[in-house]
Amino acid sequence: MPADRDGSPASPAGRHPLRNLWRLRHYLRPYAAEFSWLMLAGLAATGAGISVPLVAQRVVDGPVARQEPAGLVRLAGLALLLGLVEALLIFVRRWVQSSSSMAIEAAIRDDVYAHLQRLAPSFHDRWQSGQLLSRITSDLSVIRRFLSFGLFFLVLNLVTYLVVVALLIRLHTVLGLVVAGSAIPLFVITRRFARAYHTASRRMQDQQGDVATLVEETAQGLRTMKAYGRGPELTARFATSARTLHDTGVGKGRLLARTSAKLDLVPNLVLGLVLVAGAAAAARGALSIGELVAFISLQLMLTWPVQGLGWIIANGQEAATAADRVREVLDTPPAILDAPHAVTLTRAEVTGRLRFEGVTFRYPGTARAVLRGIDLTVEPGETLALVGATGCGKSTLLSLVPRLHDVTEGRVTLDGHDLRDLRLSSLRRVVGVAFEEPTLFSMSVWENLTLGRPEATEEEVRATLALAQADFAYDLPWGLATRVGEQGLSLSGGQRQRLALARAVLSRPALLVLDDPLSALDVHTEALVEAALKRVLGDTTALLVVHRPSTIALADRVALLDAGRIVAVGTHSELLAGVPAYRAVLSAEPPPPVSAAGPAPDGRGLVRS
Ligand SMILES: Nc1ncnc2c1ncn2[C@@H]1O[C@H](COP(=O)(O)OP(=O)(O)OP(=O)(O)O)[C@@H](O)[C@H]1O
Repeated sequence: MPADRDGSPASPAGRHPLRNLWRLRHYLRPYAAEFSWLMLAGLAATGAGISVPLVAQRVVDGPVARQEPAGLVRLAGLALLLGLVEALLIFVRRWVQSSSSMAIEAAIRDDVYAHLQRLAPSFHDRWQSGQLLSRITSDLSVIRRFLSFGLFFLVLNLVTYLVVVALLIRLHTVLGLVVAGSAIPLFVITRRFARAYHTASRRMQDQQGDVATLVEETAQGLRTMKAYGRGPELTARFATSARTLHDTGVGKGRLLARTSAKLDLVPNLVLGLVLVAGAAAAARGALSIGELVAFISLQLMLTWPVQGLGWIIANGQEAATAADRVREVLDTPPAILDAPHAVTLTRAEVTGRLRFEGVTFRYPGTARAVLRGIDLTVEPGETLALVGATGCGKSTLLSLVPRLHDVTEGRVTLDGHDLRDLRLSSLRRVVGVAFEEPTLFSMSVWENLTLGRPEATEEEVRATLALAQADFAYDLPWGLATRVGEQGLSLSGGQRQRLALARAVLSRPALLVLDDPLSALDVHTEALVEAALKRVLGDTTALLVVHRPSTIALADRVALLDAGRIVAVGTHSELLAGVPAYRAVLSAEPPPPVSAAGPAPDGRGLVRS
């Protein structure tokens, strides 16, 4: 089921189980010619294989019955040739098969990854990373296996079955119809199996995602886990999940085993019946010995198509559930998109006037508004600090500027343009952001720094690193080429923060949005970064979340946020002098009650609650 807009994982709906697999068919299109050749090679090999019993019939009824060694050699040679052709065609098919199915898997994976990037943070908040990981790895492998083997053998085995049954009916109508009739129990068995296996596959693939999530969480939170000595509990939790996955896997395996046994039984029972009835017919002269040999040989050729049916259906059902899971991601429409009329804003034309007009924001799926009726203006070149108690909505307010979320009500404008009317790419080019939790990617320091501006020169990078007091990067083992581990964990919190700050500044934004950018720095480094940052902030509009009084000195004005509302705006000294709630937030004083119904700030002058 398609998820809500950037919503949570959807459960499988009661639609046709193969629908989502069928919807992936366009990935096959570029390889249609290759697949046709494959199918032709497969059918030709099967044709060669089917011809061998018919040659055997001629051998038995002809040269063997008449005792003509010369004819025997000719027909034996033909049978050998058919065997060789079959082997060659099987080799050709397998050779071609692997490359196209790998290419299809890679194409789907690229699309899922690109789509994940388009989805808003709210999508990623709701989905467990392990569930995404398992979709993009194991589910796609399952689909590949079906495309390269399951689908192919489904068609090939079906054609083999129909052709062989037709030949059997031609050889002996009654016995041929008995064999054809065995399709009825086979149909009933496979239908029941397909339903049960579909459910079990979905359960198992979801559980694989849960296990992947646990592993990922453990790897990320290893230090916290060790520090709290929670290893045994986590191990127990993991063991429970792994056990559940194991049990589901065993259940699935047993279901397949039971079905395979039934699928084995049906053709063997029919074979026994045919042997007895065929021998009787041969004794009566209604069937020649050669025809009986050909009949039995052809019937034996049905053993694999019937036995393989269980495996093919299992493979198909796994692929169908994998397709459901992949489509759940692909069908989630990105919540934040370019409007059709969106305009591009260049860095040069931005003056940097940022306005929040009656902004209310509610996180998707929640009832409570985190921001309510925000009216605030940041003038071009001005630095505005946002101050407020923890959890009051500061980071949320900042996230509206690069449109990580869209407002629920009201609007945010840049130079008078509603942000939703700007091209996302151009908006994000003019806005530089450093989050509270600085994320560094597992790439080199240089690549991390130039993420927002790949064309930056060495000189610019050097100057920015100096500004952010991040020259330590040159002392890393390979300087700026040093790969800074997953999430930059090989660096200290303060080092990561300085690199993230340098990255935000390097993109030369018209609007700088910094979420508590100096929180992890020691007092000495903080003073140095502040001094340098002051120069940068001189010609950029900036919105900063700050907690420490010393950092507030960077700001021209301060806005006090309380429970999602702006309750006062003014200079630091004005607020200190006139707003007790502001003093309380910056000191250890208990906060005085702030009336939510107080006068609405105009976003410019001092407003008291
Ligand atoms: N993705 C989310 N989904 C739902 N609620 C959220 C989400 N992120 C934050 N919140 C809630 O929104 C409120 C404001 O969070 P926010 O991070 O903006 O506060 P903050 O003022 O920046 O806090 P801090 O100073 O501790 O960083 C909190 O109550 C938080 O629980």
